[in-house]
Amino acid sequence: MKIAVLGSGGWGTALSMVLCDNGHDVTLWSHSPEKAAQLRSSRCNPLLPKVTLPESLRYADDLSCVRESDLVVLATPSFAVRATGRNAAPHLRRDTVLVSVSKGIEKGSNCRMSEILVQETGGSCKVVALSGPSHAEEVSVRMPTGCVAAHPEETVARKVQDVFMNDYFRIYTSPDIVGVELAAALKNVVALSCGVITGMGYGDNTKALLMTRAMAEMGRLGERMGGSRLTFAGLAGMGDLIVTCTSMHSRNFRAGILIGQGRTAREAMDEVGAVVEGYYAAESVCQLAEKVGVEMPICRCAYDVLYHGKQTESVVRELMTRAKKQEN
Ligand SMILES: NC(=O)c1ccc[n+]([C@@H]2O[C@H](COP(=O)([O-])OP(=O)(O)OC[C@H]3O[C@@H](n4cnc5c(N)ncnc54)[C@H](O)[C@@H]3O)[C@@H](O)[C@H]2O)c1
Ligand SMILES: O=P(O)(O)OC[C@H](O)CO
Repeated sequence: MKIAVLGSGGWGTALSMVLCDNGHDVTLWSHSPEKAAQLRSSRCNPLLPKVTLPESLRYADDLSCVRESDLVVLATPSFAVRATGRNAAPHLRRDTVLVSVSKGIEKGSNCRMSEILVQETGGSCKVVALSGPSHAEEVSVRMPTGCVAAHPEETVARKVQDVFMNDYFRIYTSPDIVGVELAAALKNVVALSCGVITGMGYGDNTKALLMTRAMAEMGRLGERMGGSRLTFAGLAGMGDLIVTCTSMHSRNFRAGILIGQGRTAREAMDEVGAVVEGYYAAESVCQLAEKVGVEMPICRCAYDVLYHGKQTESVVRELMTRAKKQEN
């Protein structure tokens, strides 16, 4: 199959390697000519220093590279998905399947990534969400990993399953694209929060409390917006929550630790030096929660810390002294 991967950060690069392993004809697009030239000449992405890029991988800096592609993977940070989709759209075939792997919610519109791509392609292409617990650093060295390909039409989700799946990258299908995409965006806000309490010096009890109660609020919002609670218990939900809240590979978790140690959100993101999606998602999540009338105290507190510089100690006290309630 002819495949274009748009976005040459850690994740776009790791997925290009999976697709090359699976025998596809893959082109990796970078948004700057310098980046494409660097990848082509060095066959190394500094974000994944342990791996050499496959000989068969091609590089591009022009979005006309999607022409004639059977499948196009959108792997830019979420803030760049609309512009990338819009600029690629005139070159796309109507039967090209788009695969969104970016984990976020658009600032302002609060759209999910697949909604953006449907809008930008005028609804002509099917858009599948691929998500799950998958650090690029581990996928690129072929560590066993599992993800979910979500689309309401089973045949479309299965097509993506067939393209990506191999003996180290296991793909399940799901009809619940709303749940999968919301889980992907929400877990980043929780991972940031988990980093904050870790940076403050709290231990495993506090982390387990935060993750479990955050899971409850993620499921509440997801269900109210049309997703299934079961999705939140699966790879795209609980799976990704575990991997992001417990790993030093996670940029969200690392940024949170720095904030918990006293840095501002801006200082933490600059120090991490890669996209920290949870920061952007926190604002949208609070707006969505308010709009649909769902209580999300943990995400609200994360927003207050990130956007209003609220003291982390007072936020923890606020959460721990909320009114008594039944668990479920
Ligand atoms: N890294 C992972 O392990 C991983 C795994 C699953 C999903 N994701 C998701 O994939 C998306 C991309 O993450 P990443 O880790 O590859 O990012 P990254 O931080 O490694 O790299 C971001 C890339 O985006 C490029 N970029 C910056 N501005 C751009 C623009 N305006 N248009 C296009 N590209 C631009 C940068 O040059 C850089 O190469 C995110 O939404 C992330 O949540 C990442
Ligand atoms: O590094 P993070 O925090 O963006 O997380 C990467 C992936 O989403 C993990 O599945």
